[in-house]
Amino acid sequence: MKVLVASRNAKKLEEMRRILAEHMTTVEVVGLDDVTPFDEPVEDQPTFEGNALLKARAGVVATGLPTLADDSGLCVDALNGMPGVLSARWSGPALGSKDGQDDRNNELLLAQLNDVPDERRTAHFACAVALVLPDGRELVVEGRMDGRVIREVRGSGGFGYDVLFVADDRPGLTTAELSREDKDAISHRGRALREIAPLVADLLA
Ligand SMILES: O=P(O)(O)OP(=O)(O)OP(=O)(O)OC[C@H]1O[C@@H](n2cnc3c(O)ncnc32)[C@H](O)[C@@H]1O
Ligand SMILES: [Mg+2]
Repeated sequence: MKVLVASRNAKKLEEMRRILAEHMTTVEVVGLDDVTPFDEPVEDQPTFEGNALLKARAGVVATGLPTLADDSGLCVDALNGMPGVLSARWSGPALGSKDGQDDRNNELLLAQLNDVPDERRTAHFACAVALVLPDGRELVVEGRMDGRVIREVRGSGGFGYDVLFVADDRPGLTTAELSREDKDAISHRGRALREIAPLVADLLA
């Protein structure tokens, strides 16, 4: 049985494929590049769950395949939970490369937190993963990773805000300095996908 994973973020998709491959051996994952292009929804919902459902429903309507979608972001306590659902486009709409946008987002976040002392730089990554089936059944699971935002970028792994985030579970290293496997072991996305993978396999069996 095939499942569409509806993400346009190549590095996120790579994480999703890797974690799913380990925990869902009976299901074949296909990406948006493997299906006929379709109009993808504007991510305008106030919650990660709402946006994950939008993306997964659009995948089912366009392809007829069971579809998984991830909506995620960094929630910074000193910014009242922002960037949150606006994480991907925090510094403005997408222009040029995804890496360029990540750099601009990180630069803006650092400037906004410049006067915030170390003890108040707490944050968490949040992730909602939605599964929508062609018969209309829907399921959403969530995961989170607690940590803090440091004062300068460090590391070259991961994507997005990983270069600025130190997880409480791995003090001293940014999540961009962890091995892939180690980030997956503690990440918001790893937690959510490990919870949903056996349910996907069961529902499609
Ligand atoms: O919507 P899709 O196509 O899946 O790709 P996207 O990058 O737009 O994904 P989101 O809308 O879910 O936005 C998530 C943003 O939150 C940030 N983010 C989420 N998970 C992250 C992680 O594991 N490490 C670093 N940044 C992350 C990063 O800036 C992402 O672009
Ligand atoms: Mg998006």
